[in-house]
Amino acid sequence: MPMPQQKDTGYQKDGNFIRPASTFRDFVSKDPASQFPAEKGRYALYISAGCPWAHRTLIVRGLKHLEDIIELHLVGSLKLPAGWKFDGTFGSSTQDPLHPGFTTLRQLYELVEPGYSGRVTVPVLWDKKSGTIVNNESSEIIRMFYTEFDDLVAPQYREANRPGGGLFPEPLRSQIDELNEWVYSTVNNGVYKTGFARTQEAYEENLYPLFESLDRLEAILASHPSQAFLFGDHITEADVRLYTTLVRFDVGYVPIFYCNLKTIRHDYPHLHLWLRRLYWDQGEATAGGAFYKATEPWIKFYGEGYANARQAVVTPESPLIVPKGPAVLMETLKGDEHL
Ligand SMILES: N[C@@H](CCC(=O)N[C@@H](CS)C(=O)NCC(=O)O)C(=O)O
Repeated sequence: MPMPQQKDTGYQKDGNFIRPASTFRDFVSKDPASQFPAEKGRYALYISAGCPWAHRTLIVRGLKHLEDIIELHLVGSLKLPAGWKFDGTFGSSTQDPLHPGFTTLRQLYELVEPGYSGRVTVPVLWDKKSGTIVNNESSEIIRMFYTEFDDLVAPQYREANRPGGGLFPEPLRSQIDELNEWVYSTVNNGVYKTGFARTQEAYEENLYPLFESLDRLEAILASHPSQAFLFGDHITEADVRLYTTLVRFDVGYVPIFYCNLKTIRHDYPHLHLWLRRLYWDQGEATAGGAFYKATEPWIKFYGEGYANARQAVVTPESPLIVPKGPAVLMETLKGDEHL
């Protein structure tokens, strides 16, 4: 069947969603002689609270007690082609607090690179002193946050002194990297590849591997039920990276991205418990509720964000995508349930 004419959003090939690589890849360092040395008040984090990649950085900023060290600025809604706006929505101000008069994040990117032609994405780690973007890749920003600001926080919050050796402990690094790789491709980005697919084939090619990976993650947690987290008794990077996708799953990806074979709350008891523990915990392990504080004010808006995003990508000209779920079309009567 010939593909109907579809508007190119710069993200697709043959109906498949392709996420472009991030552009700014410098690092903050604890070395005072480096280009971007860790200093209190020098760096600002720009995020959208709805974005799962940015959400990682907000959680780790909380887990590492960096609230007084790295300031936070929220953008509002994503309106294409202008991109992220400071428009007073979702907790944002009506202009960039650091650059009065700027009403879009694109203006910040263009300040650094006039005529910037790449994607304008969140999160952004901004250096106020040299007036530039240090990094806009969440997986790298969170790794800087683990260690590079440690000389500025209380000794008990430093990675070396954290129970379990911190968020990315040396002995677990290769295992965490290995898990991150398949979780990124089939789960974190897998939900986008499923939801932004513009052909039925691309949708199904990503839907099934997504649920195979959720089954695999469920089995990991089921294999050590007395340990709360993916790598045992302590929260690691792997938990943070999975959390931001799973907390959006039932409210956004199931109904809007058609990731609807199963739900977390109904079909994955171990993942559901893991998710609720992270969300509700207010104790030391979560620095007094870092997951809750970074999620609760915005969870009610996730649906709206994804509905807008999908409509911009899967346009009315796109072929019809037929959702495949739920996996079980009618559940049987259980136990003493009867007419
Ligand atoms: N690889 C990046 C991805 C960031 C990303 O794609 N952010 C989305 C929001 S969830 C964005 O800003 N999209 C705007 C656009 O592409 O125009 C990261 O992990 O930091």
